[in-house]
Amino acid sequence: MLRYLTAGESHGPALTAIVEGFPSGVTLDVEVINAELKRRQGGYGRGKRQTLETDRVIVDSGTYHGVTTGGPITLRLVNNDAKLERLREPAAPRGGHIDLAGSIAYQTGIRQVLERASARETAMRVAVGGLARLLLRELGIEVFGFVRELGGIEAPPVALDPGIRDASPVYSCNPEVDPQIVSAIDAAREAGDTLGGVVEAVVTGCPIGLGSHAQWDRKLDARLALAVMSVQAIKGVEIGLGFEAARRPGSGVMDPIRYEADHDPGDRRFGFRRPTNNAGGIEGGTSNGEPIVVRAAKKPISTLAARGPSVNMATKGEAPASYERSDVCAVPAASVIVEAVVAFEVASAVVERYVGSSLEAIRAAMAAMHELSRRHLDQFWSAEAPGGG
Ligand SMILES: Cc1cc2nc3c(=O)[nH]c(=O)nc-3n(C[C@H](O)[C@H](O)[C@H](O)COP(=O)(O)O)c2cc1C
Ligand SMILES: C=C(O[C@@H]1CC(C(=O)O)=C[C@@H](OP(=O)(O)O)[C@H]1O)C(=O)O
Repeated sequence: MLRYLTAGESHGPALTAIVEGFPSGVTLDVEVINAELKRRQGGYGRGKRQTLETDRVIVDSGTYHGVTTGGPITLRLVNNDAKLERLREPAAPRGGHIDLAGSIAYQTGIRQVLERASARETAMRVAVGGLARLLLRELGIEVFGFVRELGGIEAPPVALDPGIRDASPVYSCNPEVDPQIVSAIDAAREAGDTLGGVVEAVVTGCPIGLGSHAQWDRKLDARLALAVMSVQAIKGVEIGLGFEAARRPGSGVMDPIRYEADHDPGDRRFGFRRPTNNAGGIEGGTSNGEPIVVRAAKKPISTLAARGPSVNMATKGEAPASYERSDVCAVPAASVIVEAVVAFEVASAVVERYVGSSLEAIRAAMAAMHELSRRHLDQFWSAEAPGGG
C-alpha cells in the first residue's frame, strides 16, 4: 500500500511528508520534482508570497545514492516566510475559510487552524505527486494537468500529448497567450475580488484493471474523487462527462466497443477500441485502458481585498472579514495540484495491483498480468466454449 501524510503550517519552518510503501529501485530525480514545484508557484494572479518562496524539495530519508530503497521517504520544503509566532490573531473570521468552524471545533484561536488549512500545504502534495510521477514514468504512464476555464472564460484547448506538458503555456495563462483571461484577473484584482475556474488532469498509458468493482473503497473513480476533493478550494469533481452525462440519453453517454484484430501484442487495451471516452477511462471503478479524465471546479479565493461582511469575535458586532495578503487567482496552480494528487492515486493503484516492493518486481508483475490477460482472452471465449449472447 502506497500512502502519505503531510505536516506543517503555512508560516511554520517547513512542510514535511512521509511517503510509505514506495518501491525500491526508482531514481529519485529531485529536479523533476522541483520543476513541478516551480509550475505550481507560477500562473497569473498569484500574490506576493510566491515571490518570497523558492520551493525546492529536500529528501531526508528513503534513498541510497539517489535511488529509492523501499523505506519511508521523507520530503521537506523550507518556508522562507516562516513568521508563524509573530502573526496576529485575525479579529473577524473570513467566510469560506476554516476560521470560524475550526476555532470552535478545536477550541483555539483562528490562527492555529487557518495556518494548517492553508493551501501552502499543496506545495508538499505536488512534491509527493512528483515522486509518484517518477514511478509512473518508468511504467509508461503520464499525467498532465491544465486549465479548462477561468472566471467563466474557456481556456485555449490543449492537445492531449504529455510531451507538451512542460512547454504548455496554457496552464500558466501567460498574458501573451490569453489576454482575455489576464484582463479578467486584472479586473478582479482592481475590484478587490477573486476568480475561480475548472482544471483537468488526463492520465495516459494506464493499463486495464487499476482499482476494482468489488468494494466501494477500492473503486478508482471514488479514490480519485476523494483525493481531488481534498485539495483546498476544490468544490466539484467530475470523471469523464461528469455532470453532462446526467443531461444526455444513454445512447449519448455509453462508449461503443470495437475490436481491432491487427493490434500489437503489447497493446495495453488488447485490441479493444472505444471511439468515444465519455466514461473518462473508468468503468465500474476500474481503469479501462482509455485516458483517465478528471475535472475539478475550483472556487474563487474567499479572502477578498474588498472584505466581505463578518463579525468581530470579541464584540460580536458587525465587522469586515479580516484581510490577509492573498492570491487573486490560483486556478493555474490548482491544475498542477490536481495533476499531482491524481498521479499519486494512480501510482497507489498501480502498486496495489502489481504488488511488488521494487520497480523491477512491479514491471515483472505488469508483464505477467498482461500475458495472463492475453491468454484469458484467447482461451475463455474459444469456439468450443462460446460465451452467452
Ligand atoms: C493554490 C491555492 C492557493 C490558494 N491561495 C489562497 C489565498 O491566497 N487566499 C485565500 O483566502 N485562499 C486561498 N486558497 C484557498 C484556501 O486555501 C481554501 O479556500 C481554504 O483553506 C478553505 O478550504 P475550502 O475552500 O476547501 O473549504 C488557495 C487554494 C489553492 C489551491
Ligand atoms: C503560500 C501559498 O499559498 C497561500 C495559500 C493561502 C491560503 O489561505 O490557502 C493564503 C496565502 O498565504 P500568504 O498569506 O502567506 O500569502 C497564499 O499565499 C502557496 O501556495 O505556496
